[in-house]
Amino acid sequence: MLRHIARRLGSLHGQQIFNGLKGISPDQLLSKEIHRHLQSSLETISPISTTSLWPFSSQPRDFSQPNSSWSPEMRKVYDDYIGLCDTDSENGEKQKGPWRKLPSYNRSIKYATAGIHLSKLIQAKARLFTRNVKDQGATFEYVVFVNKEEKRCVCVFQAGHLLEGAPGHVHGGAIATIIDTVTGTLAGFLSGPIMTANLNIDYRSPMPLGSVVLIHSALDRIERKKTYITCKVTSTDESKLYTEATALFVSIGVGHLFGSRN
Ligand SMILES: CCCCCCCCCCCCCCCC(=O)SCCNC(=O)CCNC(=O)[C@H](O)C(C)(C)COP(=O)(O)OP(=O)(O)OC[C@H]1O[C@@H](n2cnc3c(N)ncnc32)[C@H](O)[C@@H]1OP(=O)(O)O
Repeated sequence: MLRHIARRLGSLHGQQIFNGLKGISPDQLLSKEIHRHLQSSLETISPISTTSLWPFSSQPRDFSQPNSSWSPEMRKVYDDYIGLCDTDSENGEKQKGPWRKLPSYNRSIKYATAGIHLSKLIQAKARLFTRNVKDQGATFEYVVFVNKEEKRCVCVFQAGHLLEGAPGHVHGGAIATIIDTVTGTLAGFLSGPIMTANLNIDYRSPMPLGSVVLIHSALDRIERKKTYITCKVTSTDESKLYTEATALFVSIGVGHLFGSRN
């Protein structure tokens, strides 16, 4: 079974992994392959198109594209940031912008890394927590823009009606989730595979359901395996502060997800 998967992974990447299997255990092989997937995804975070060996279509959906549940305010801020991303000029040349929109899938291993076989092997039913409700606008509507030069990102977040905590307001756990996601995305973008080690949150003002807010995350510092991120959640005009947070992410080897301490 593992050899079969290895052979398919090899052909997915145009490499004869299977031929080079002698002397390498399947565990080592998968670990190397997973590592490569994670590294490349976190460096580029872009969909990788490969020839699917699966007979059914598995076209990834980028959940961070505008949809009909987005309020005019959400759409306006999105458009403003898109205007700061790379654009095609009239003569067909690419003009570099300081910001880049990151895509967002509901199956990160499968779509962000093209790990179609790994995603089946690890957990076929797994879905990203923030992207697992089909009803558009009901939970987390968000899009992340990253500024590599300035080592920071901004997430435009619209909080849906299923995220209620205090009546009419967003649940603190939902706010923690989106902060973890955004700060984790930035840490992963800058440092490669990471896990959250510590998240400190100060809730400064209640956030009404349906609000559109900005989640500003910035690199504080990197010390050895530790990436420290700061975060502020504000209204879109930045006049109101909802939440502040700091987060620590620790770089992991891929074996960490399979119980290894290395
Ligand atoms: C996958 C494909 C992606 C594709 C694209 C995806 C796009 C979609 C993006 C979504 C983004 C979501 C982001 C959510 C990310 C999670 O929510 S992860 C889930 C929640 N986190 C966990 O479950 C982590 C559980 N904890 C652990 O696994 C381990 O404790 C940790 C955190 C990895 C640390 O491992 P460790 O072996 O203890 O680390 P160790 O090497 O001993 O320590 C390293 C350093 O960190 C320090 N440290 C460790 N823990 C702590 C702590 N809690 N406090 C302070 N310092 C600490 C140590 O003291 C040490 O410091 P120095 O000695 O270097 O000064």
